[in-house]
Amino acid sequence: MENNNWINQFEKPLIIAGPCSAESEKQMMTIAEDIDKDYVKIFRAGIWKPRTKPNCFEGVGAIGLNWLKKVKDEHGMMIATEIANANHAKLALEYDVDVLWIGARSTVNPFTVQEIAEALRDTDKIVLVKNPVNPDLDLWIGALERLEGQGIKNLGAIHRGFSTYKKTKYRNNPQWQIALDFKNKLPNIPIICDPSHICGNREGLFDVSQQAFNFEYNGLMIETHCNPDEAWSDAAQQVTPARLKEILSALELRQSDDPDSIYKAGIDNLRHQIDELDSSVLETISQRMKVANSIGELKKEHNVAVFQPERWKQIKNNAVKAGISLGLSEDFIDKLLQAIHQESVAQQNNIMIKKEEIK
Ligand SMILES: O=C(O)C(=O)C[C@]1(C(=O)O)C=C[C@@H](O)C=C1
Repeated sequence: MENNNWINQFEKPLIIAGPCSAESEKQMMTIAEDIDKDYVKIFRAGIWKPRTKPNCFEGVGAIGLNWLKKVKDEHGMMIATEIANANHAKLALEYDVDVLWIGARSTVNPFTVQEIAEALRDTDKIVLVKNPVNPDLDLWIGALERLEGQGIKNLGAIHRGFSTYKKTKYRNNPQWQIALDFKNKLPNIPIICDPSHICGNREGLFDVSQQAFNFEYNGLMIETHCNPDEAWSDAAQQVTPARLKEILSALELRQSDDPDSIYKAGIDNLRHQIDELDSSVLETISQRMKVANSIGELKKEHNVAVFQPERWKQIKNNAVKAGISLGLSEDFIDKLLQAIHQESVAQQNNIMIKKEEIK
């Protein structure tokens, strides 16, 4: 997917900040005044707010676009808001909003995305797509393809985490691997992290932001309010402009590489070790599969079932104990063993099927 390199007009990293919701002209102007413009280049505010339950504050509506425009005119910042239908898109264009984002609840619906894409046809505004609420990489990429299909070139993505039924320490579980897969598949599309929606609270913002920089994200979008506790939406996750500056100034930016010769020599040596170890891990797994295949032959001769739940439980428990004492996480050992067992069962199953065919 092509990209116009719109991100290059900003110094690294791009910081987008502002209130979850526009509440009043005064609130917007106060926040815009207090935000440190050395860090923050784009001012955000929600005008139309998709809410889970009815009878909640659903945004001030189009009037808020005047306030956003005033921020742009008086503070020289670019402005951003969420659009959730074609009418929002048209209004945002009319008010010269520079950055439009499609929210997670809209990204899940291809009809909505298509409608928005058509309303924005050929725009040179920056259009960002938040990940869908459910962990579906294709849906996320599909939304960007719909926009690209309408001639929109200045595209980007926002990683805001994924919904889970079971409550975790996050409001929306980051599932970093999905965002990394996104980066791998669409390396030209800038990706911004939204730690506010991942965390759902102020306390986790620094760690999640740092993790995003560790993965070389292009920027952050952090909800910022002059009086967070009194905010009309998402009060728990908003920070003051002063706190925002503290967080931003403490973050360490990472670079893709370092030409420094000491770094180069060190990384080459360590990567060589990784290559050797990976090949011995594969060799060991292949030997294990050969043993599993012999077990498969033996089971076939004696008419014994492939899957052995008790033995499998014992193998996993032993591995978890051994792995933890070797400094590996339980979750990792679980996934690794699961994958090995799955392959072993599949290979044994093949052996049984093959012999059936010969008979
Ligand atoms: O012990 C066995 O019976 C095996 O076939 C080995 C193995 C394994 O690969 O771990 C495979 C299938 C069983 O469900 C249990 C364990």
